[in-house]
Amino acid sequence: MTINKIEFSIFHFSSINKQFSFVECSIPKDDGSLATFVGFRIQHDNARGPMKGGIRYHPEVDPDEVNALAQLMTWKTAVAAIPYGGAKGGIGCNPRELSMSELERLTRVFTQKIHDLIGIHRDVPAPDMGTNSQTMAWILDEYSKFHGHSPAVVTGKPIDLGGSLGREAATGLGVFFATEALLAEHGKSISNMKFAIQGFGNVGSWAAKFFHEHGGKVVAVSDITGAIKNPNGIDVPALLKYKKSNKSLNDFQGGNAMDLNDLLVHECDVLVPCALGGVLNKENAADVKAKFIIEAANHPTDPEADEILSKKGVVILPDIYANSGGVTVSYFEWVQNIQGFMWEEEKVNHELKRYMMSAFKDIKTMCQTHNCNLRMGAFTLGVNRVAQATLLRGWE
Ligand SMILES: NC(=O)C1=CN([C@@H]2O[C@H](COP(=O)(O)OP(=O)(O)OC[C@H]3O[C@@H](n4cnc5c(N)ncnc54)[C@H](OP(=O)(O)O)[C@@H]3O)[C@@H](O)[C@H]2O)C=CC1
Ligand SMILES: O=C(O)CCC(=O)C(=O)O
Repeated sequence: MTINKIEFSIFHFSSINKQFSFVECSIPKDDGSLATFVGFRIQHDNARGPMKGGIRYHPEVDPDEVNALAQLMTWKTAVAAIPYGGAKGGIGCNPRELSMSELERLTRVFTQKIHDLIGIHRDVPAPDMGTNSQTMAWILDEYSKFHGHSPAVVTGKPIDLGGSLGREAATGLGVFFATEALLAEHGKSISNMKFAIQGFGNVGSWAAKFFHEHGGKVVAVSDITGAIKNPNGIDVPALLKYKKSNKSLNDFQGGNAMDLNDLLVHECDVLVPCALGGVLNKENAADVKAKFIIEAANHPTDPEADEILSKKGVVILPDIYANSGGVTVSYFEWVQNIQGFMWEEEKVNHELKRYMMSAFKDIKTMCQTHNCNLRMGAFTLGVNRVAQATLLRGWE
């Protein structure tokens, strides 16, 4: 494939250890027309190590959102006790409307613009919404043209290019371990609990699979095309197969269709948002039926909803812990690439469980020490660890 090198502009501004980069990415579309997209990489903090965070392809990606997500990564890597800082990136585009070859050209042009900003010991991207292991393979290939073969420059790669066994499932598996730990604190288990899951992409589909395999009843699921419900529990393996071949949940026979927006207020014990940010807000928070919310998505609950839900007694497991399984296994992938020694999947999953349990214990200790909820406990833990590294470096 020929990649047309097209003129570009790049704009950076930075504070002490923070850098915002906006790049213009122009590509020829399959029909010969030219399309221009804006890409971002926002690096928030590197006190604890190289910056780390996903790259999102979504029409609503904007600098404020990417900045907020980059900050979340700083606290998340600290809560997970992995030696990274935080960053996030994205391109304002609708990946559903681009062909594979257009996505490849866009990813390669974006990489040409940011290759000097990322690096094995500087900033290590990974998949997020709208991107996947194929996107990482293109970034790796393009980056390697400038810097030589560098598998550790991205994580979430295909296994054949140095990806880690278990990374694909890791965020969903981490969500499962986190939910198990939280429910155990409340004298409950996954078995027979009713789950409603918003989003059936990487995170949502794996989380649903693990809940189902452990006896949980997945009573409602949605994707961007629609939502389905079944009070007796959806046959998750059948739904996974259906979604793979139809790219949509619509017309799945093992449940009844329902309005997309009703998923979040559907009757269930555990609500698991696995799609966009800000979906729980003052418009719907009072109507949420779940007793537990597991923030598998980043920032699904806005501050007003957080207050309403807390007053209702809903227990919220915060994103910077609940979805940290993905970045934790990304860390294992990076370690394997640097060591040049690949782990077995059993070891990856065993270590993931150990890290998730250890972080949960540390958050609970913070909650007890400061008499606060899980979100405040997790943020206090993360911010303290970053502050300590910042002080030790002599930056403050
Ligand atoms: N991937 C990872 O390792 C990690 C992801 N996260 C977070 O998890 C969330 C999901 O990411 P990921 O699974 O990777 O992304 P994917 O792109 O794989 O999946 C996103 C899912 O959300 C669905 N969706 C989009 N808009 C809506 C909507 N309005 N209503 C219902 N469903 C919707 C999509 O539908 P459709 O399938 O029809 O496109 C898709 O099923 C994001 O917030 C991300 O930041 C956090 C940590 C790590
Ligand atoms: O795996 C990673 O490095 C980053 C994952 C991510 O973007 C996230 O946790 O939000």
